[in-house]
Amino acid sequence: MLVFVANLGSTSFKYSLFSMKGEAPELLARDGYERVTDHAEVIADSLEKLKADGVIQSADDIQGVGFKTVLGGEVTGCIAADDVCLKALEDNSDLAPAHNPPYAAGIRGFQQKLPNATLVALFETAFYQWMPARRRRYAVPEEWAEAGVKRYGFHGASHKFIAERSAELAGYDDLADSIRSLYVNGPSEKGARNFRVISCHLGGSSSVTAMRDGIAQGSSMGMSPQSGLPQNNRVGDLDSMAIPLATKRLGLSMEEIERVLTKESGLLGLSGVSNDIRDIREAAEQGNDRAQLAREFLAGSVRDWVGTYFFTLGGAERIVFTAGIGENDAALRAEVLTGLEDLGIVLDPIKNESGERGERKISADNSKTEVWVIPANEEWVVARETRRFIENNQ
Ligand SMILES: Nc1ncnc2c1ncn2[C@@H]1O[C@H](COP(=O)(O)OP(=O)(O)O)[C@@H](O)[C@H]1O
Ligand SMILES: CC(=O)OP(=O)(O)O
Ligand SMILES: [Mg+2]
Repeated sequence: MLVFVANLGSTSFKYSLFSMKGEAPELLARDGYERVTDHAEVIADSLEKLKADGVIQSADDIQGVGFKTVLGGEVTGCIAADDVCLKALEDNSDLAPAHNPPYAAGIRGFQQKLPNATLVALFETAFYQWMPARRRRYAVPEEWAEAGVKRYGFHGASHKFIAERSAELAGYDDLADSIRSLYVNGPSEKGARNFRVISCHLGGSSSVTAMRDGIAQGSSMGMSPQSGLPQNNRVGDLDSMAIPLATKRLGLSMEEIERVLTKESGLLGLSGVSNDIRDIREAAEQGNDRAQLAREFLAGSVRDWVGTYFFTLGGAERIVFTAGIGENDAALRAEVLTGLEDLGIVLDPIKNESGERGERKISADNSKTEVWVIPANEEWVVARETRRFIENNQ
């Protein structure tokens, strides 16, 4: 069985093709596009490239397509990417405008291009269904919560992979197995050992998640991927009274406010330079104060969330950095974790800055909490659930 996984990020399109013959997915091809504005174009291009490279003879070789869908409200879990799924995505598009419309368009595109394939959606929110009840709430009246004003949490596939992989790297095979089967069996006592991981997914969208034995205990993202850390061009956390203020003092309409908060804020709004941390870093190095502030804001916010979750969990065995910024920006990682020796968190500056790629430990040998960089592998999680869905629905 060949499974294509479509990861339509807020700034990127990444895809992987897996052969699902054995227990573990075998990666046949993996590629991506950065700074994407037209997702339909790059999807079509990716299929052509797989043919040109001889990985597939025809698009019909692909039996399953897995989507890492983002916000469906109460529609979550691993489901058919069908009309119900499309409606849930479209009903929530105003809450996730950078994510839901490209996924809806992507699913429709694949429905046409690959009419014989089974399309499957694994919602990012699925991972958070076992979060403690209070962490799934805001302090709003019940009617608001019922209308959807609640904390869902996002980047579930990425953080789940970090939990699985961290357990494997620690040699806790039973625990890794339980986490891999989480969407089938739910939380399990098998392999339980109070293994605490704080995962920092820092990319076009960024979030920090606290996990105990692979079960999410909290997410910096809440009702929408608009919350928590500053995002590439989205605001992150904001005092709710800023919205009435913007209408009254700035004379903005709700439409204008939505545009500013979803397209002109975050790292772009802070820096005035770019939504990409590489450009911001370059500007900061040339003395641009706003760019410097944007970097400090991101690093400081990650540090705040890591600190919160260190207390929530009562310590941590692992702190992990992943995704575009987390994997590549050593200076930012150092800023997040500097001066924490008293808490038993000690980065090794040489390992941190080595420029090495791939999975690596970057803490000093005397660090009580191990710090790792683990490349994001959301596609792997989506591929496995897609196969399971197809096998269970044959
Ligand atoms: N080599 C790099 N060095 C520093 N930052 C990088 C590098 N590559 C990518 N990034 C950052 O990561 C972001 C993309 O992260 P990614 O996780 O791929 O995003 P998405 O949210 O689109 O899935 C870019 O916008 C950029 O800020
Ligand atoms: C929330 C989410 O999945 O974000 P992104 O794809 O932009 O990383
Ligand atoms: Mg992403």
